[in-house]
Amino acid sequence: MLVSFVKFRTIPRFLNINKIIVRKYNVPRRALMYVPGDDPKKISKSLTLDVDCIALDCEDGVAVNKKREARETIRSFLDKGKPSKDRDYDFGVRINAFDTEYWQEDLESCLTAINLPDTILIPKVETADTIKQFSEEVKQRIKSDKKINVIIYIESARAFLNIVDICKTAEGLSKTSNIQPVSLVFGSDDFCANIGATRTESSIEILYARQKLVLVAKAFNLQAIDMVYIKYKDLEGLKKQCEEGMKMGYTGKQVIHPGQVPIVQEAFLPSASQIEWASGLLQSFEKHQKDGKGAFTYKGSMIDMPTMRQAENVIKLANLKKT
Ligand SMILES: CC(=O)SCCNC(=O)CCNC(=O)[C@H](O)C(C)(C)COP(=O)(O)OP(=O)(O)OC[C@H]1O[C@@H](n2cnc3c(N)ncnc32)[C@H](O)[C@@H]1OP(=O)(O)O
Ligand SMILES: O=CC(=O)O
Ligand SMILES: [Mg+2]
Repeated sequence: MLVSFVKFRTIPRFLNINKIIVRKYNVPRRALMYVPGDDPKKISKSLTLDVDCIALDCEDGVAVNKKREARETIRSFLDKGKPSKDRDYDFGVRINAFDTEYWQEDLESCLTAINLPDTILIPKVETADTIKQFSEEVKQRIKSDKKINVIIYIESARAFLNIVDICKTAEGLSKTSNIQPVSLVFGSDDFCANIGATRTESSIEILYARQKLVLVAKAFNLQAIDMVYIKYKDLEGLKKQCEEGMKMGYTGKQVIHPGQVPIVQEAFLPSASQIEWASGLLQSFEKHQKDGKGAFTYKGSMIDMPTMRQAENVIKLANLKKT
């Protein structure tokens, strides 16, 4: 009820929102679900789920001796075409990393399919050169001006040192080539392996990197996709980690099992009380702007433009909820 009210409540026009910050969150990726590419049964199952984003995996979810099988299975699903569901979803392929012998064949296979994937996910990006190389490969194979979405994985110390350069390059190439960067993924498990950290309950070992990724993603208008929760049977723990990530500014989370999807997709929607807070704040903001007041008090807190923008983000997310 509250959500449908919000749906029709647009952001005040007089704020000229185009001149403020408009993030490209129109394709939600609250749950980014991995499906091992060599497992047609799991791929078929994923197509029956209400999930924002499917990532057919050629990389770490596939054994080394199954790389070819994964590539060929994914190709056959792409050739058949993306099945339609009740609502649109992202249908992507995670290729192997650029320091392996597999990525070129992975890319060739999906870019020459009868139907292109919506998105290519590139793991273990460490320098801007990978993005340049990727863009060249895409240019050689896609002759039209069709854009292919790109999700960039940041999962090593070196990648974090180069993260701004990587994003700047991707942003630049989005203006001159067929690639459209859409999200950054925090690859926490590879990151820990790379820096020699041990996972702890408090997650202290990944705190800095987890925060840095959000910061950079937002600076480049990209979605920020949080770490995977590998104890997939522990749904309480998953919920807690989702809430933590959302509070940090993450827009979605990697998932590995169908049972995780509803928890994650629900968690990355604002709660009823957040929606109520944001909706009331926007109404109050509009009134105070008309009265010429830039700052005012709402529910005991000082409100001005930055808080209004946070409220807008809440409402945009709330509108993703199916009514
Ligand atoms: C750090 C990273 O890079 S994470 C990404 C790499 N890792 C992955 O991709 C792992 C993906 N996940 C999986 O492979 C599996 O979920 C596993 C191995 C963890 C557990 O698999 P299972 O033992 O089959 O789990 P379970 O029996 O609970 O599965 C229940 C159902 O969901 C299906 N299922 C499980 N995981 C997936 C998945 N990722 N995608 C689609 N369907 C799935 C199963 O096939 C089964 O289907 P059915 O009921 O029709 O028979
Ligand atoms: O790819 C994901 C990770 O955590 O590593
Ligand atoms: Mg990884």
